[in-house]
Amino acid sequence: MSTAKSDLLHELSARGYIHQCTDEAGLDALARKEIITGYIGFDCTAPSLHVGNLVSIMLLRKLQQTGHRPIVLIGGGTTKVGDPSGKDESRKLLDDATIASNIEGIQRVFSKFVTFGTGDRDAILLNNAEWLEKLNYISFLRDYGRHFSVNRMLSQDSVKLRLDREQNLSFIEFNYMVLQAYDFVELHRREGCRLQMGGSDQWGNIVTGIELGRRTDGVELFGVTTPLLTTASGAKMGKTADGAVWLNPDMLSPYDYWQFWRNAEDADVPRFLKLFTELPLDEIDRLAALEGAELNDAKKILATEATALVHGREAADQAAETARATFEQGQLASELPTIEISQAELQNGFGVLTASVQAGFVKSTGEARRQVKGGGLKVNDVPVNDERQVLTPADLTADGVIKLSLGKKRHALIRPV
Ligand SMILES: Nc1ncnc2c1ncn2[C@@H]1O[C@H](COP(=O)(O)OP(=O)(O)OP(=O)(O)O)[C@@H](O)[C@H]1O
Ligand SMILES: N[C@@H](Cc1ccc(O)cc1)C(=O)O
Repeated sequence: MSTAKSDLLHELSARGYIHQCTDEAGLDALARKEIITGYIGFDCTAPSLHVGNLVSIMLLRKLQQTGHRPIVLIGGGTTKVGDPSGKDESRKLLDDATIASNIEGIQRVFSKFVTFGTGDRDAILLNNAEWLEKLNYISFLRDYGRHFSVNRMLSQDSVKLRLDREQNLSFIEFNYMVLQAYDFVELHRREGCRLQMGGSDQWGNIVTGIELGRRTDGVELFGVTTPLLTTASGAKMGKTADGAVWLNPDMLSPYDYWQFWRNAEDADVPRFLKLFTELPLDEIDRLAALEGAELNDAKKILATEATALVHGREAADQAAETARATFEQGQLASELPTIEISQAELQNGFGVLTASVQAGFVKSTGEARRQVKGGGLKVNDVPVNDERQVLTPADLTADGVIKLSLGKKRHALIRPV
């Protein structure tokens, strides 16, 4: 939105964060008048958030950087219900212990992006279990349920798509949007929260909350959604053939995280630089104009800047250096993922298929076998052409390790201990 006057909307639109906004002019005016408290909810369906969620996390950061106050809402209550938005099938219901441990894992990442505290613009973290678990069914239906029109609920994408495709939507899932709508009203009452943001699949839930606020409390609330990012080839961002690109280092090493960005498709580089780094826009324009081999430099900058935000500058520089040493000098950098096996296993011959499963290249030996057939697996840079090949002490390099690679970009070291 080129006409934006507030820092908030100017920054968000210039960097490509806005997909839809319920009332851009109204939000722009509010942002110029006061400190806006805005929230994003994150359900705890996995032990870590992933790169797809990063667009939303960056939004909270931008909100704070432009002088406003972010609320990170952990969906301890809503996770028990399961959001049908954008999902073809019901989520598996998680038990309390899994939710508690997922909350543990998810919370950690936010302090890298926003500053928490008690000041006017400091972020706070809340968990909706605090109020949702206390709701009384009958009084909730009477006080809030009466404001929801089932006719309208049926027209929301999250519901409609399932009905149109004749896929089951359980009653518990049908309630999800009611609870998320209530969260918005509750956060307005508790914290003066006027803005909810989220991925574009959250639009229906956000608008439902805005309507509920107007009906119950006569307040004007706002909503902003981000584009749901797909890569240039159409895949939902954050997923790879091997699974999600996790933000927690215990689930994906900073080196592999760096590699994910380094392997971005050419057409994605300008957009990713705007969304996932904090380089100035004119610098990004310069990088985006690079072509051919020079574009690889832009990808390395993207990888290092994006990794620095999540894992810190030191880990990012180290990942960049490891990649340089591995790819540009052919050295075996000690930072590559390393699998330790016993001396005895190596003496007896350690199967290459098992090694590639343990290295995390593939999920099963069957998949490893297919990679061998396709010529993708290498030992010390030499393609493996027999699936029965075993690693022995004769394969150890001068560094005392064996280098196992899948394709050009995935490497691991096997070290006998
Ligand atoms: N690629 C993406 N681009 C932008 N936002 C995303 C992306 N992936 C996920 N999100 C946001 O993160 C929120 C939570 O992610 P959600 O659990 O729906 O995705 P997910 O973990 O990728 O799940 P699934 O793979 O089961 O669809 C989503 O509602 C969405 O707003
Ligand atoms: N429904 C959101 C999470 C969420 C939970 C509670 C809220 O109040 C807002 C958002 C998601 O699936 O990603």
